[in-house]
Amino acid sequence: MPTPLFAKLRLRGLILILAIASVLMTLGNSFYATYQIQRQLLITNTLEANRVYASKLANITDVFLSTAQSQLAYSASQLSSKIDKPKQLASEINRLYKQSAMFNSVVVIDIHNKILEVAPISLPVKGQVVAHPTISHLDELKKPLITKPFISKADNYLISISHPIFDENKQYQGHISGTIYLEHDNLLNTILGEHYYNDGSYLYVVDGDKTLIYHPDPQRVGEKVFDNPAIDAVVKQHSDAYAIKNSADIDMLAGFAPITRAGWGVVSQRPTKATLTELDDHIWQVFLRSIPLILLILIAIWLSARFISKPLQELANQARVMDNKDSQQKIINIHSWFYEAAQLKRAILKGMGLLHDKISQLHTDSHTDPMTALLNRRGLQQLLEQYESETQTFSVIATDIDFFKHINDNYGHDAGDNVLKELAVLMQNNARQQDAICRTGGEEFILLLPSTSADEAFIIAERLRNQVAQHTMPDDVGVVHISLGVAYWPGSPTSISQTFKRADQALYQAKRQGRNRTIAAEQP
Ligand SMILES: Nc1nc2c(ncn2[C@@H]2O[C@H](COP(=O)(O)OP(=O)(O)OP(=O)(O)O)[C@@H](O)[C@H]2O)c(=O)[nH]1
Repeated sequence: MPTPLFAKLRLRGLILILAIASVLMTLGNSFYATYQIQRQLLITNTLEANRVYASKLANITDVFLSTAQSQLAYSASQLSSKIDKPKQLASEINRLYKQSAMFNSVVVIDIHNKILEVAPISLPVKGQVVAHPTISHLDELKKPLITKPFISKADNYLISISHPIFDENKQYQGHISGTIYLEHDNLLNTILGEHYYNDGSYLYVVDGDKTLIYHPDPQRVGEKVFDNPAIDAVVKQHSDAYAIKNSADIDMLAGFAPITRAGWGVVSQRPTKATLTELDDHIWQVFLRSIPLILLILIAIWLSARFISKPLQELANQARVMDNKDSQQKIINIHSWFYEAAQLKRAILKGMGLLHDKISQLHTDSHTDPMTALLNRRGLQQLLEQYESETQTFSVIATDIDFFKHINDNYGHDAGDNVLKELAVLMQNNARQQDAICRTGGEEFILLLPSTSADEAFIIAERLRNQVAQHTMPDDVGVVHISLGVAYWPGSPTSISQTFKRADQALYQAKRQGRNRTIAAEQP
């Protein structure tokens, strides 16, 4: 019958598979859990860092705007009642333009929206009337104002920070306005742009209409951004941090904070991938560093699997070749150090013992006469083969009960059996340890006397005959006699069968000569 596939699996292999699978699964699980926890932590920290950073930039920008407004307010106070004095106007706005370095240009505009003075002077807008595109009512200019982005007469995309100018009677005379060109270098751009990193992190500023007024990519300044949850929230003046997708569909971790003074918002963001790349490297480093320990664990598992499976494997190997002569000793020598192996070993040895007993019982039965417990013909044959192979000389005494038929006839078959048993006992008592006694037929017996000459055998035969003649048989049978024929086997060249024939002939001679006697066969 073919062995099932699974039956070929060894315990050691199974233990190894189980243990290695457990170790790998545990390790995999640990790495996965660590990765997930670290990932979440990193994302949370990055979001918070971006929010704090956006908040800081928003504050700085707020301070910048506040300072710009203060500077304009100061200039406006200096120009009170001097709106019609061009020299003083020009002097003050030049001072402001150069000293503050906050603005790309500074202008003074009267109540008719006419530009009275401009700094730098190179700007060709003096005397022009400007209709302010982001102002719905001129009254808005009567108070400090930060405009929405717009394109100026000189074709610059800018925001304007203005402050009204009043005369001594608090009459509105016009306003002073500092502009910040959104697509040019200026102090605001420097403040925001200095924080541009190489790992893909960047920040941008939107106004209240979700229009980009600062972006590291100048091309995008002026672009209106839709469907961005961070921008949606920051224009509502919220400060928070979200994981979002940017306009290029890249996952970003964005923190944002409002610039309340202007209604703008700062968004600082870092690509999620850039954040997690560090973690991937980190986990990979942890894995590489744990390889030696993992290898040690695997070696330990392999040795343990060997150690645990060894007794069972050895028992299985021996059980497979149990017909081997040394099997029993080899099984005894197996070190069964744990309970199951010890019990298995005990059971195998017990089974082997029982088997040996049974086999030896069968061997004995097949070589023994059941009634007398003497050797039968097969037993005799085996012994003779041994003597022949060892060239063991011996004498043979062929024995037969005289007139045994009469005993059966007169006392019954059972009494006859008892006579046979009694005679077997007499023969055993009369024999030496090395002698063999066989019952070869009904009332026929053979005695084999190793290393015994014909003369000695004759004496032994006679002694037996006399003992039998003096013995009283049971069941009222009384005295019986036996006749005996003796022959000697001197080893080769005479055959054993010839020797037996001569012993038989001597026995028949004894019968013919009147029974109850011993005849020694002539030596050939
Ligand atoms: N009780 C009993 N009788 C047996 C057994 N085997 C053989 N016999 C009997 O032994 C008798 C042998 O008789 P014979 O061969 O004529 O020999 P004998 O009567 O002993 O005569 P001689 O050998 O010439 O002296 C027979 O009657 C067999 O039936 C046995 O196991 N038990």
